[in-house]
Amino acid sequence: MGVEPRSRTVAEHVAAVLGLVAPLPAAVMRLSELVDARTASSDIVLADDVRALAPVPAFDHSAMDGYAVRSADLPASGESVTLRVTADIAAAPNDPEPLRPGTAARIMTGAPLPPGADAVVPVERTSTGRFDPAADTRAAAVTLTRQPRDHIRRRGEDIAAGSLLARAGTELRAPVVAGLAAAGVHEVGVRRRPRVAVIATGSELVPLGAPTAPGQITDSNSLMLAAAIRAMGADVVRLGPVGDTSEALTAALDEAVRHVGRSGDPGAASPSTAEAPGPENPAPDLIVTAGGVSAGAADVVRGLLTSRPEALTDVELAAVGMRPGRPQALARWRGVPWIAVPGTPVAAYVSCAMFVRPAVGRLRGLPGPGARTEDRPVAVGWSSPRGREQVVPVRVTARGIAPSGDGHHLSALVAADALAVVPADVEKVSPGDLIPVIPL
Ligand SMILES: Nc1nc2c(c(=O)[nH]1)N[C@H]1C(S)=C(S)[C@@H](COP(=O)(O)OP(=O)(O)OC[C@H]3O[C@@H](n4cnc5c(N)ncnc54)[C@H](O)[C@@H]3O)O[C@H]1N2
Ligand code: MOO
Repeated sequence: MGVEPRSRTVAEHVAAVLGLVAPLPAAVMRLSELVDARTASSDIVLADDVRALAPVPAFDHSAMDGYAVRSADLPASGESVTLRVTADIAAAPNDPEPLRPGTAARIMTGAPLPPGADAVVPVERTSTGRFDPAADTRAAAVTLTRQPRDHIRRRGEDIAAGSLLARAGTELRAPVVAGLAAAGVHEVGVRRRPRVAVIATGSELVPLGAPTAPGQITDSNSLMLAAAIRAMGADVVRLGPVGDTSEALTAALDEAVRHVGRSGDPGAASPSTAEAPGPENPAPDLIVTAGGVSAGAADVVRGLLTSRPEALTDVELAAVGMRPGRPQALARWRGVPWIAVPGTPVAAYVSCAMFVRPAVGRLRGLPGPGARTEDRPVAVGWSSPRGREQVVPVRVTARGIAPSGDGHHLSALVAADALAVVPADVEKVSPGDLIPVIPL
């Protein structure tokens, strides 16, 4: 598009972002390696639907420590009966003999049910009272009564072999890992963590810890964005801050493309292991820059995007109907998708939540674009600009949401639990209104 930014809605810009990125290629990995890697397995996303290879439970077993019986031996009237105890079945490698009529078998929780048994009577409901691990309390006979429940867990009652266990796009969270392992799934097709390069721009910026001369400030955006993007399940490398010249920005973009992360193990990639470029060290999947996108004389990102160097394709300058975060841009640098967000810290964060998150989600192969919102009642109202979606840092309390400070101040963001997203046609947010929020 041309040099003038194109006005568009938040949804239109999200759609453009999603058009810029595609899901990463999938690789088959061992579940144990994914879990034992240094990074959270929940950052890894299943690339395919996964079906159970084995049933859960694997065999009919007892849900209680007690006695396995044939219920036909127990009077339906509820009277007690005394049975001979003929076996002792532990939760251990075991292939129990069939239970003969008129007998009972001591059985422990998780132990296979002997053929013929169709109920387990918990030990505390029998004449034994309890099994004492310290003393041999094995009785030759036990007196017990019919119970309302059979206390048996049947083969496949939890997860049937062949059943759909998890859909493509599922994050490998702890319960999913357990389900896969229990159902005999050792290897899964997964997408690795995306690699994202974050570059802060601005001649006024110095890295954290460096002394500031008059007119200089510490770069906080690259740290904020790196933390936010890593929490989305990506690996992040920070570069810069870079000064407001096309040469400096070009050099940083080229460095980002050459020098980010490692490929291969989706669980192991780490920015601390960034190595020399090469086949083991390919380009990032996404570049995010902050700053320099508005109308200033030195707005370096906008300058570079409008000067159209050869490395640049698919340039889109946008004026998004959102406050904060109106000036935005998208492009590819040497083919790598590039999201440029404004430099004002609250605008940078809001842009990250609204536009970088869907991009990272799509790279990871997550279903459904955009941030997950939930409606919350408003406790303390505020006003909103007409014609622009307003994104407001809010505290979430039992009474509802309330602004956590001046929406342009970083301190409001620091104190926020969520971002409220006020629709463009709303001018006044009043107590009791329901407003969608993105939890932080
Ligand atoms: N004439 C106009 N001026 C501005 C417009 C406009 O439409 N016309 N838009 C305003 C809006 S809205 C925003 S948002 C900002 C965005 O500007 P940039 O993306 O060009 O950001 P910068 O100018 O580089 O910085 C803005 C502000 O944020 C501070 N900053 C920048 N980077 C960092 C960082 N890494 N860490 C901490 N703080 C940072 C910077 O010092 C500035 O104070 O433009 C308005 N102007
Ligand atoms: O849109 Mo700017 O991003 O208001 O702060």
